[in-house]
Amino acid sequence: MSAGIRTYLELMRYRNCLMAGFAAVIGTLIAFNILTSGPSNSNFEGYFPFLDAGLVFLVVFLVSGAGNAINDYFDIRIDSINRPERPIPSGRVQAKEALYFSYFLFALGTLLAFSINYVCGLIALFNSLLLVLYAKTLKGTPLLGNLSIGYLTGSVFLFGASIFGFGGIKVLSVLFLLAALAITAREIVKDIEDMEGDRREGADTLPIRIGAKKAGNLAVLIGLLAVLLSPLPYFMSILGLSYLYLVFLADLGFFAAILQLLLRNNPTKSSKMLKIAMFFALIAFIAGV
Ligand SMILES: CC(C)=CCC/C(C)=C/CC/C(C)=C/CC/C(C)=C/COC[C@H](O)COP(=O)(O)O
Ligand SMILES: CC(C)=CCC/C(C)=C/CC/C(C)=C/CC/C(C)=C/COP(=O)(O)OP(=O)(O)O
Ligand SMILES: [Mg+2]
Repeated sequence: MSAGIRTYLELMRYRNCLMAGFAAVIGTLIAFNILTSGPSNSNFEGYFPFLDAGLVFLVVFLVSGAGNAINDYFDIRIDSINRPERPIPSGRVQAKEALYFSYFLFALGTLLAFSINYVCGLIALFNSLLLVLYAKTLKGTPLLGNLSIGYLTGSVFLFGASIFGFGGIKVLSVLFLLAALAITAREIVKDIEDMEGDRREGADTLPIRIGAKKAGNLAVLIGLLAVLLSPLPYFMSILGLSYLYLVFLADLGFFAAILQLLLRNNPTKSSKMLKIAMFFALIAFIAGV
């Protein structure tokens, strides 16, 4: 792979984009399973829509990549303190190149989403605008910025289900809620991790506003709520028993991350552990189909 392509994939943070894309397809799979099974009054029949599922993956990959690239464009000064190795502060990508690249990815992703159906198109358009707004202003609005990323990441499940219109979205709203809570908690932990550079740049984040301790306690509360609600998809008959067993492992990971924050005061490790726990939760979602 040429160094250029590798650098642009790094700018997109392609691993996160892959995870988000797969999560969206899991959303498609779960919605398909529910809408095609059950009593004779099921309102959707047919084969799994492989082509649309592929497009769902691609759109989420592209829009997530665009969101990360534009985020790095606006964060160049802060990242030169907090993350100097990233493509823009390290000088491997020009800031303007990153900006035009993100516009291109947003446009391509949104056009492809409209080619699936108008519900997908509208979600992709709204999310793209929100990602630009986040990078420009919302990031500097304590809690609202964190909640925006919680919504955006949770929405990948709704997006995957929206292949089947609004019916699919309703079915998957509980997965949206779990992911949105878990991601919001992690975003607060990431803000605690970044406090030093953020403070030097005069950024206004939740831990800077109310202190690391209180922000950490709020992250713990939101994370615990996600864990507490995690059996819901089983009890709502959205996912099977295998989900319940496996999500228990993910929940243990969430607990370990919480302890890392509360007892060891280590937000960096806690944020990494939260990401691993989320990966396990995604596996639990697949296993439960
Ligand atoms: C309790 C329970 C069952 C929770 C559900 C957790 C779950 C399945 C969450 C979904 C995770 C998901 C779809 C992740 C996609 C990857 C992604 C885009 C994450 C958001 O990242 C934003 C972040 O600021 C980037 O962080 P970093 O990688 O540290 O730079
Ligand atoms: C459903 C569709 C079509 C799209 C969803 C797209 C997704 C998953 C968006 C959520 C995740 C994402 C890609 C966010 C981008 C912005 C962001 C928070 C990047 C992380 O940047 P950092 O620089 O690590 O953190 P800051 O928030 O402090 O800048
Ligand atoms: Mg940033």
